[in-house]
Amino acid sequence: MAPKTSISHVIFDMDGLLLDTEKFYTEVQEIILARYNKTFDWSLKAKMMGKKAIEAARVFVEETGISDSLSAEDFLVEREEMLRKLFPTSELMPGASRLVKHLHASGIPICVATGSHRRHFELKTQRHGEVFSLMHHVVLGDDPEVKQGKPSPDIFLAAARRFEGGPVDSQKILVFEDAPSGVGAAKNAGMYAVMVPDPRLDISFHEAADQVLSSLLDFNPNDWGLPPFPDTTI
Ligand SMILES: O=P(O)(O)OC[C@H](O)CO
Ligand SMILES: [Mg+2]
Repeated sequence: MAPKTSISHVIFDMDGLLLDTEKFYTEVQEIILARYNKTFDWSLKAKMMGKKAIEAARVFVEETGISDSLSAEDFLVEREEMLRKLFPTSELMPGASRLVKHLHASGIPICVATGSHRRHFELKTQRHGEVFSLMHHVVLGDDPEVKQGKPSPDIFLAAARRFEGGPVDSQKILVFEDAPSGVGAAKNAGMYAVMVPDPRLDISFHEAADQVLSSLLDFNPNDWGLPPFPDTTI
């Protein structure tokens, strides 16, 4: 059950939360692993998602036992060619546009904090300027202030500092995340976390979140002291 609290600022994760891009990583990683007669599963996916590219790459080659044949760096080079073609086709997740537009229209400052680096961010968001232009700022995985990727709190603390009048008190910030590492990062930063996990993710990963939803469409701003959607006002 979610705590009834008063949130003043919101931080959105991007991959798998605002954008349906996690499927691209999964697809490409399945192809690469098949070459080694191995299968990519959701326990490995859970360890990789949300992290910076090189951190996720190290997990991938080490956990699958292929690091002697494929280095993390070479894995990234190989993955890149396929991802570059897929990212421009990225679609918004259900409810993402409605929620972002509602919070922005209600005067709630919002931003994005993604493990994605600049080049990938540009490819993924090129068709979604309408939603991403509403963000006060975007913090990327290759930002100099993000020393370590999620679950380190670095990225969310940097995001809190960059709001107008920042740093914003962590207790007033609500983070939307899909990944275990991202929920961990939000909690390590002292913020509240709403998790919208892929249904294939093991439910043991739900525990750390303050609220778990099947879809952004199910979010009730009232749970967090945020302005209700216009169509739910009496
Ligand atoms: O989930 P994000 O937006 O932090 O992105 C992280 C990686 O790029 C993909 O898992
Ligand atoms: Mg994510």
